[in-house]
Amino acid sequence: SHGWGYGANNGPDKWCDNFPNANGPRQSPIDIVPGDASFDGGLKPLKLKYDPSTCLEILNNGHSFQVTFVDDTNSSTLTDGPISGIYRLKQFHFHWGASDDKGSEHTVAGKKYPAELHLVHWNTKYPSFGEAASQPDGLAVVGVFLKIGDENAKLQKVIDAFDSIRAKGKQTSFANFDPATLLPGCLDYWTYDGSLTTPPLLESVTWIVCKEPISVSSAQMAKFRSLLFSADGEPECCMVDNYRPPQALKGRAVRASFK
Ligand SMILES: C[C@@H](CNC(=O)c1ccc(S(N)(=O)=O)cc1)Cn1ccc2ccccc21
Ligand SMILES: [Zn+2]
Repeated sequence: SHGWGYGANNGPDKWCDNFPNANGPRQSPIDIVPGDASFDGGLKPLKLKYDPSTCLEILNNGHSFQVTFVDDTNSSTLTDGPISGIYRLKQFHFHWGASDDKGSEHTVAGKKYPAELHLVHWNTKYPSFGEAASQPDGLAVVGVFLKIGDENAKLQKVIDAFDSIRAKGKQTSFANFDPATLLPGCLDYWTYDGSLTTPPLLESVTWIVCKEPISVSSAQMAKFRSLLFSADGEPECCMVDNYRPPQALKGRAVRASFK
C-alpha cells in the first residue's frame, strides 16, 4: 500500500482517510494573524540550551531530511517560554516548496515563506519521545521561517551533507553541529496548542513559532530541492512541496510573547 506523502494521491487532502486526527480540534499548521494574537505578559523568553556534541546523524526519511540528537540526557533542552518543565531536543528538520514563493507550513497573515525549520523537543515528564508524542503536553516544536536573502553559512554545513542522503532511507553521521546557530537573533514568538503536521498528526504539540525569519539564499534552496522523496532504484522524485497547508483554528487562541 502506498504510504502517505505529498502527492496528488497520498497528500494532505487524503490523510484523513487513514489518520482521523486530520480533522481534529487542534491541527497544525495554522495561518497566524498577528492582529488576532493576544500579547501575554506571563509568557517567558525561550530558553534553548543546545550541546553540539549530542548531534548524531542526518537522514532522508522520504518526507524531509532530519538531523537527530542523542536524547538520553538533558544536554540539549528547551525550557521556559510557554512550557513548564524540561523538554529535550530530539531532531530538527525542514519543509520547503518547489519554488521560493511557497514552502512554509505556518503562514503569517497569508504570507508563505520558502521554507520552515522545526526543532522538535519532548517533555521529560514522560519516559521517551514515543511516549510523549501521544500526550497533549508531550512535545514542543520551535518553528523558524526561512526567507530568501544572503547565503546562510551555518545552514551550508547541513546542505554539504545532502550528497550523502540524496535518496529516501540514506543516512550518514553528522557531528558537532550546533542548532542554536540556526536561530534568529530575536526570539519573539507566537504560541498555540497544535499537532504534528505529518501523519499520525498527533495532537501533542505546543507550537512556538518565531516572528523573525533566518536567511537562506535561492541557490541554497535549490540544493534542498535536489533531495529525493524516492529511494535508490525507484523513479527519481524531487523532494519539494513537503508542507501541509494551514488548518482550521477551531476557536484556539494564539498568544504573542511580544507587543
Ligand atoms: C510521532 C511519529 C513520528 N513523527 C515525528 O516524530 C514528527 C515530529 C515532528 C513533526 S512536525 N512537522 O510537526 O514538527 C512531525 C512528525 C512516530 N509515531 C507514529 C505513530 C505513533 C504513535 C504513537 C507515538 C509515536 C508514533
Ligand atoms: Zn515539521
